[in-house]
Amino acid sequence: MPLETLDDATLDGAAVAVRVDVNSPLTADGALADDARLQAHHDTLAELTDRGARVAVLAHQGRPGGDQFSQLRPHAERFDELLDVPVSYLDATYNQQARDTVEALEPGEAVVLENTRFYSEEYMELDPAVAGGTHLVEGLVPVLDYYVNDAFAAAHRSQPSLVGFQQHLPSYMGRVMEEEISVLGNVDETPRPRVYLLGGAKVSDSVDVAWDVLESGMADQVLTTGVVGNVFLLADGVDIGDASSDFIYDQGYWDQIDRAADLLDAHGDRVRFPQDVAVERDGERHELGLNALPSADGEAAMDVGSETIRLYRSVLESAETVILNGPAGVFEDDLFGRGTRELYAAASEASYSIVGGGDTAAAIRKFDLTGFDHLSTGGGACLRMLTDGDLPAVEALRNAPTVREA
Ligand SMILES: Nc1ncnc2c1ncn2[C@@H]1O[C@H](COP(=O)(O)OP(=O)(O)O)[C@@H](O)[C@H]1O
Ligand SMILES: O=C(OP(=O)(O)O)[C@H](O)COP(=O)(O)O
Repeated sequence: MPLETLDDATLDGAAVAVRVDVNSPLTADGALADDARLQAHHDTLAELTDRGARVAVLAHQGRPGGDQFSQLRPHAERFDELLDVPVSYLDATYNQQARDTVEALEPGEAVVLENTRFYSEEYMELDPAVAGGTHLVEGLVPVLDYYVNDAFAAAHRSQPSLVGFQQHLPSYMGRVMEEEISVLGNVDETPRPRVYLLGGAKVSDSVDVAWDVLESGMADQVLTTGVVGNVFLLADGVDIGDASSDFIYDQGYWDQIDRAADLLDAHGDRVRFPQDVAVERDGERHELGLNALPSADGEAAMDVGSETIRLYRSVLESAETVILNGPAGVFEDDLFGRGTRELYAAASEASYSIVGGGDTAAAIRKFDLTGFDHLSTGGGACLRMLTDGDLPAVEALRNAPTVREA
């Protein structure tokens, strides 16, 4: 089934649940530290309200037990500022009060319901049919006409608010979802040479992508940085020192070293790893070549060094397409922002560039970089889309009933 967009929906007066991804960094006192993901959904929400829908916004924030796990009041207040229509907040998600609130919405009004992950079923990966029978979904479906999924950044999760409503309601992609699918689903049509710059800390996802794009021939070169680069150094037999190795072990990525070594055996001519790294010594940035590792003082490798930046820049400068995910170093620390800043700047010069990842986008904002063609709202979802294709939430949209069937 083709995916339906908002162009296919008759919205006037309809009660619509729209799942967005506004999972954002919070300050210590619980305020939004960054509203980029809320801004990204502006056009979808504005279109729904402009076209007379009665809008119930569903979203999560953080993970149960984590320090970013919180109510959605700050998100609702920010949406109220961003949109021209009133946006209220309700600290309930699917009970009678939530149903009454949705039923009482006037055309063009919106309410942000409470964090979906306050309910235990929502934090489970469920088969879509099972997700369709959860309390959250069954509680809200009676007061809804349609479901819209705009939460691309969470579309790799098979959780009730992402895959369950499509079991019951005619369902549509929101504008963020539509744009992401159209760009990331057509990477194979972008010009060559095509270079993947993979860094950051989601090592297994990045190694998956590297394997996939090298085996399929999608990538002409893969450049590794960040923790991913450190794993490839270990895979090549470089002793990067206990601090960096322990970090990889503690994050549960030890098994990725063998996968990276196998990748170097199979496709070593198209994979690069750092030739030098930056550590902190006496409060300053200090660079070490591979022959100086492990560092006698045991410092962790926190960024790529100048020689790596020079080598990678020359590859990026000859690329037509660059696909970039994950910072090259601990860019949050001013000592270690250089690799990220300089490599991203080189990537932005390519004829076509695609960027994914929340921290990656934060680095781009921090360094005031422009010129990228597509800034994905997703991190894990973007990486998954670049390898597996369809995501669970998108697959569920494809299988949703049409207006006539519902
Ligand atoms: N060498 C490194 N050592 C430790 N952490 C690193 C290193 N390089 C990058 N990082 C960290 O990786 C994190 C971002 O990784 P990731 O979550 O994969 O990115 P994204 O959110 O863009 O997908 C940042 O917090 C950054 O500090
Ligand atoms: O921020 C998100 O993903 P990301 O960190 O991969 O960009 C999404 O909101 C998904 O959140 P989750 O990884 O807690 O399911």
